Amino acid sequence: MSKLSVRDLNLYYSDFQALKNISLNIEAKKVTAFIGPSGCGKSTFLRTLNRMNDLIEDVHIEGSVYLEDQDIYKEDVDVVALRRRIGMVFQKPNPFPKSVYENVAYGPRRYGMKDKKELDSIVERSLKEAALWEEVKDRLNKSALGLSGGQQQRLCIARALAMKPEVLLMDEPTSALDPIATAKIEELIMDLKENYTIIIVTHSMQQAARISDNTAFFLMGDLVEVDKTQAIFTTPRDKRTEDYITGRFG
Ligand SMILES: Nc1ncnc2c1ncn2[C@@H]1O[C@H](COP(=O)(O)OP(=O)(O)OP(=O)(O)O)[C@@H](O)[C@H]1O
Repeated sequence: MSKLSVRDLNLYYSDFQALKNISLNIEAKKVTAFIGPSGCGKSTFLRTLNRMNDLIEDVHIEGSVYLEDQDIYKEDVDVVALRRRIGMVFQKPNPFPKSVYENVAYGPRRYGMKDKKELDSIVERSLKEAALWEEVKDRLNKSALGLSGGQQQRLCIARALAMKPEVLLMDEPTSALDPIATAKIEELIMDLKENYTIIIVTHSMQQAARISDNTAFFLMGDLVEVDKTQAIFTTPRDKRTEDYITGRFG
């Protein structure tokens, strides 16, 4: 089943076309990886999926993106509600300069949750889901900035999960982390797909091969090929995909 369906999407930064006629379905409760050389439009495309590009000046978008049966670019769409359903985790861990607890409680609080017991339980559930609870349960009131980089990134994932999203967009979530912290996040992503649809932009083909079910290969604003990850890495249909995965360019 498709969680997201993109049809004939074009995106322009002023008069530069960064995405060209993209059509693609994202399978529910799977991990989809976006790969491709620097500047091919992976992050731009990721941001179109929860309308983060709305925040950038001079962006013009054509085409449609459906979250199940709702066109997210229709005028009457509540963008704040949309971003609760489609959460995002960024390249560099970006916790707020607040306590571990307050980082996770921030979103629910902002949307009106006041009940302390309820907040405690959301914080615990989210930290457990992000595989961080055991490491921080005794320091919930300490600053999040004292955590290691990998812990900070899992905290950012917990912060996103606290909003009970359906989809998680991850833009190179491990590129600032060491191999051990990276392995933990990769394991976490594979666990999370039981309940969430996950899309990850990655520069690492090994990472895409390890953790994703489906892979989409982008090149200069085009979606060249999308398929099961195994097919992309063993029997790509397009010569350009083959050249990229065998390291002939990029
Ligand atoms: N805010 C912006 N204004 C103008 N052009 C932009 C903007 N953001 C990205 N671009 C351009 O759009 C193209 C796609 O960029 P994007 O960051 O989406 O690529 P990417 O594949 O994610 O690259 P990387 O892997 O290096 O992060 C690039 O040519 C980039 O210079």
